[in-house]
Amino acid sequence: MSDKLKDAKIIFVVGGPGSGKGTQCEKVVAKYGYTHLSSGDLLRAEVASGSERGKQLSAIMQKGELVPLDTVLDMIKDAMIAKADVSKGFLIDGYPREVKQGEEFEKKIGPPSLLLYIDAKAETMVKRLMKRGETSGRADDNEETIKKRLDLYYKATEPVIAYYESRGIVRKIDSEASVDEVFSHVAKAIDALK
Ligand SMILES: Nc1ccn([C@@H]2O[C@H](COP(=O)(O)OP(=O)(O)OP(=O)(O)O)[C@@H](O)[C@H]2O)c(=O)n1
Ligand SMILES: Nc1nc2c(ncn2[C@@H]2O[C@H](COP(=O)(O)OP(=O)(O)O)[C@@H](O)[C@H]2O)c(=O)[nH]1
Ligand SMILES: [Mg+2]
Repeated sequence: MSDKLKDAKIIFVVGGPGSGKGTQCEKVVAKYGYTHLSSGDLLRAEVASGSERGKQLSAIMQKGELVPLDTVLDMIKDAMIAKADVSKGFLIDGYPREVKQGEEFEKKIGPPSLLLYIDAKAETMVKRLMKRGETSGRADDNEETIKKRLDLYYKATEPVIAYYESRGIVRKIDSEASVDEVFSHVAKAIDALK
């Protein structure tokens, strides 16, 4: 476990693609001053840098597959260490994507105190992503890749929720309502932490 991060408050934000994780995280940042780290955004920044590693990542993301665990975890850890002295807490958005990612995170960084499970129907997620794709410029917001991301979510990521449920830290948030309505439930879950 990392020394600098040993007392960090950690919240995992897990949910399908397009469920509204990023939207809710922004609102948490505004209200609570937590640090938002989206693993997808970290990866996209690497792609945008044009580095050799970015090129490899880009090909994997375009297919809707998972990039190697160590790559994502190292990026998250570096970003956390950079903010450790000033951060009130960390929102880890879009990670863990599979149980193994959660286990490795805990070995290298530490345990989460809460897992926010942002839940929306597959139909809703597809609709939101297709809409987002009109303006996001994301290479993976297209029908074919969305389908693969959804399949992988149900296969690999849903088991993550069951894994942490047994530890009693999962709060399931229904993300079908309006953004503000959803946030009222997110805020309740975070308030209960203190
Ligand atoms: N821990 C992670 C996070 C992301 N990715 C890769 O980055 C892509 C985009 O991730 P992310 O932005 O988190 O996408 P989604 O959750 O699918 O969508 P959203 O931005 O809508 O949350 C994933 O499909 C995957 O290829 C990954 O491999 N491992
Ligand atoms: N109607 C509705 N739309 C939402 C809600 N949350 C997010 N969206 C929209 O759904 C899309 C995906 O949201 P985003 O936060 O990027 O989801 P993520 O993929 O889980 O990070 C965005 O275009 C949002 O505007 C919500 O609670 N209600
Ligand atoms: Mg997102």
